[in-house]
Amino acid sequence: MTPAARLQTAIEILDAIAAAAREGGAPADTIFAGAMRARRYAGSKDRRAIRSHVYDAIRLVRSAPPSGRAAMLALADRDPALAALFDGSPYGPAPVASDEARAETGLASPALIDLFDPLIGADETEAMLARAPLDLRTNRPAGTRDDLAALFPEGQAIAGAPDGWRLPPETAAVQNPAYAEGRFEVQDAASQYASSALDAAPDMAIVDLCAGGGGKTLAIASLTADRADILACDVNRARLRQLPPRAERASATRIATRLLDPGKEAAMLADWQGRATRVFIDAPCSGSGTWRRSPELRWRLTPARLDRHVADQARLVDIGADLVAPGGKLLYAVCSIIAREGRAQVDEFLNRHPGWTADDDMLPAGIGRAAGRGFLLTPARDGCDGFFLARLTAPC
Ligand SMILES: C[S@@+](CC[C@H](N)C(=O)[O-])C[C@H]1O[C@@H](n2cnc3c(N)ncnc32)[C@H](O)[C@@H]1O
Repeated sequence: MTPAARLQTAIEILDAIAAAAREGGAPADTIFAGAMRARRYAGSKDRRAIRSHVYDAIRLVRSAPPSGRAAMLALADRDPALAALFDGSPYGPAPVASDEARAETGLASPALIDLFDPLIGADETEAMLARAPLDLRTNRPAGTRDDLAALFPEGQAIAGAPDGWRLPPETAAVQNPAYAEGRFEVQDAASQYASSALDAAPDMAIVDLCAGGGGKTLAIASLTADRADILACDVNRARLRQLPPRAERASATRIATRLLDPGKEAAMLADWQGRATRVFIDAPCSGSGTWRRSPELRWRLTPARLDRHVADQARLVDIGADLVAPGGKLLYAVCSIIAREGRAQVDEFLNRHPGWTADDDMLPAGIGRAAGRGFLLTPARDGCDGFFLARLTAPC
């Protein structure tokens, strides 16, 4: 493909990604993979170049653009070599008209930035779109962090995460045989902090209410040396199905899974009411703390979708609270930096549940900032994904 044809292909893929973002369709990676399958004539160099145009444009443009071309023109304004490819050559983009619209650039719309936790300063926004490192977590039963240091000497320890080892972005760590042997997992430091903050220990009875594919469930199993019973739940069958093979690889033997029906979660967990020593709720959210990995998430966030997340979170935290044994703890986590999903959610929970208290000693020294009655982690301050965490203790 010519450089201009690659650029035109990137524009067409961006059209599809923007439409999917508006309509709640497939994620960008899925659309990109499908578009490449449909263009079998594209070689690996073409694919790399197209991918880089697409993701550079997504990072630059702050919300779903009116067209892929408007997004690419915004990128071309900053890159004369790219601008020169709008030359009207066969299969390439048409020349730029004098009055052509550009997509708006920046981190997010001012209305969305207004929703961030008030702790977040303007100096923190750049890191929210910078490339994320690749963080690994030692699987305790199968190894130590020293093993990771020997396997990947180019890495470094992660502050406050005793099992964490940080590598440069895009390191092909999972191709190392030690991954298939279950000696480590790929897991961002924020998820490691969240799992440790649950304060789980051997012999506890633990419910992971929104376990997904089990990233944090496995971290909790590792922290308890596989000596606690963990019930991993989710409403998404495809995600939950990933957990048993992952648990087997990690030699985690005490994780059971339970697929829940939306709206019937409490009834389907009736046997756990008031029995769990720990409940972990990694709630569905805007994902606004993970824009550095999935920048197109900010193209997807609408006021209506945010309202739905906030309502789901409140419902899930109430369902989770009913599972907690007297004196037990509930860890509420969202990979979000939006105050309504974080500190406000916890304030409202504590108003609805007299007798519950928020813990203030849940993170390692130097990690996170107190945000209301929970803690905020951000890429700029903590070097990890943006997260809000709160640990709540039930009355005895
Ligand atoms: C942030 S993800 C969890 C990620 C997971 N904990 C991990 O570490 O990989 C949120 C999960 O909540 C699940 N979810 C959404 N609504 C739910 C509900 N009503 N009950 C249980 N899980 C739900 C989603 O399917 C999704 O897997």
